[in-house]
Amino acid sequence: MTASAGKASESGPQGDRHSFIVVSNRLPVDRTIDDAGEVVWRHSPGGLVTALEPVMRSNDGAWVGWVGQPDVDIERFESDGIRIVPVPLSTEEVARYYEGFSNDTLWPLYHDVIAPPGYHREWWEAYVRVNRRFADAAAAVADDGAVVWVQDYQLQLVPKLLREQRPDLTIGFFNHIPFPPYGIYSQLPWRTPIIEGLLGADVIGFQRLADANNFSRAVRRLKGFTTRGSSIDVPLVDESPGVRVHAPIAGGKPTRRVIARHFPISIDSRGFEEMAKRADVQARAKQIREDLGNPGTIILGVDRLDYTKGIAHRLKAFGELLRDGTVSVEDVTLVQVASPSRERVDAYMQLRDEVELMVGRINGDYGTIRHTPINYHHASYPREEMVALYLAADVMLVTALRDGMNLVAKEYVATRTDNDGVLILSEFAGASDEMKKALLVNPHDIDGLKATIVRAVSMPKSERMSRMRSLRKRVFEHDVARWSSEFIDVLLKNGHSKTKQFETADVGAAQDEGVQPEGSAAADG
Ligand SMILES: O=P(O)(O)OC[C@H]1O[C@H](O[C@H]2O[C@H](CO)[C@@H](O)[C@H](O)[C@H]2O)[C@H](O)[C@@H](O)[C@@H]1O
Ligand SMILES: O=c1ccn([C@@H]2O[C@H](COP(=O)(O)OP(=O)(O)O)[C@@H](O)[C@H]2O)c(=O)[nH]1
Repeated sequence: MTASAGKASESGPQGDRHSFIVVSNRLPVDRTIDDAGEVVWRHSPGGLVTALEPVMRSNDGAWVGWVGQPDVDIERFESDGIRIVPVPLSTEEVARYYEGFSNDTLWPLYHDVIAPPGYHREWWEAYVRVNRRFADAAAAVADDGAVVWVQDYQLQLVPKLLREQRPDLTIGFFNHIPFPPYGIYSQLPWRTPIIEGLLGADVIGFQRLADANNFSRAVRRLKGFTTRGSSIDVPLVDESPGVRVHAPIAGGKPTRRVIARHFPISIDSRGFEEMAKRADVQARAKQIREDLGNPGTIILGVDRLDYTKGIAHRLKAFGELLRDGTVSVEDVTLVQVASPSRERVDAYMQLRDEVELMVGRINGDYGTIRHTPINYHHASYPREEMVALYLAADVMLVTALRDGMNLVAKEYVATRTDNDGVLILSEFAGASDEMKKALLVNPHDIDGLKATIVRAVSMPKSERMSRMRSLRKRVFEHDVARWSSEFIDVLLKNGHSKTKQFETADVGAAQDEGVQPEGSAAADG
């Protein structure tokens, strides 16, 4: 099944400029061609789009990004009420900038080098070229003094490139994936221009405190700039009118202050809860259970088919539990959704082979005519189906080896209006900083993972409910509206003095949780 987008037309309002702009590699819709040769717009995969869509809907802004298909040049258009400004990429740029530098250099480097990063100069050159194109596209639609919010590792040069041509803008950047410790980051041949690119922003947001600290340390090591808590003093290269000049922390020449701190991303918790209450979604959840033969326990995994998600680790643990006879195929079923992702990158092709070989072996070894241990889907489902799966699942299994946040963990919790269900959550996912009442696991420890699965399957209802209540409280108090309003609030306070204050619409009251502890600028090693 394929997730389908709402209405998208390839013509729409032209030429207008906006006071709020989001820039990301991915747009909320992907342009694809179906088997009949027709253009079909599909909902884009991944958590970045899930998180930003509600923010865009409550702001009268524009979204600058790539339509997901090479060699097409599309006019601005509107999709489900969101104004879209497409940035074209050629086939070669998709191969070098997106599949190459973004997803075969930066992605593995920023995720603990779980796979070896490739360093190729022609990939870097394409990355620079494409980042410049995104910056130009944003500059062209930004009103005077606009707020521009750049997203993620694919576009780390955009803040600097944008500031150079539009010093009137207030520029934010949010990194959705981890920022690695300096010992790993320093491998990158282009480590300094990337730091300089990011420092073009007024505020640089990260998922976890540790990511922000890793970044500040890289700034000190590579640039020698002074940092204190979440503040970084960046020497002024020009003194354009309106730039907020700060007394530098360590005295000396005037500087711009850049804030680097953590803003853990979240979901539209109410939206997920409302969907979970719908009769058709609940009926679908019941149907899923029945179609699986009403097993005693359904365990669910939902991930892009990505080597960072630890899918093989969870399959290994589950296979061993069946082998040991600790769980039986009659009682427990694992449903695994593995959504297609970056399918032309070698590491992803290899991962698919590895995962599907394991699924086939386990099902062949332990399946019966009536029961299949792993119900596996290489598919991308629409939100209604995701919510029905969450409702059908007794245990949600998140075993990421490294993950910026992991919105799936938060979505599962938001949909559990019955306060039931157990979340097993990797301590290497950003979500584990907040979701302390989950069963936290180290997915590399297969015995520990097996024991945690057994504990989840046999957990008494009273404990399940008390844990779930606490998890739900967190996810409802810290939803995506709060994430965006906190970020934008800090951005407006630190941005260009001429930027108009704009409405964060129906996002909740902004609350600044303050800066990182002083100790975050700890000694460099
Ligand atoms: O655009 P793709 O290459 O198809 O990949 C999909 C997205 O994956 C990543 O998502 C991250 O953002 C989530 C929301 O903040 C976070 O929960 C998750 O841990 C991250 O992996 C990527 O960062 C996005 O840019 C991609 O669009
Ligand atoms: O078949 C699928 C699989 C995933 N998702 C969504 O994709 C996002 C995944 O975000 P997450 O932060 O967990 O990981 P990412 O893929 O961004 O690394 C979540 O909103 C899921 O609901 C979806 O809509 N359909």
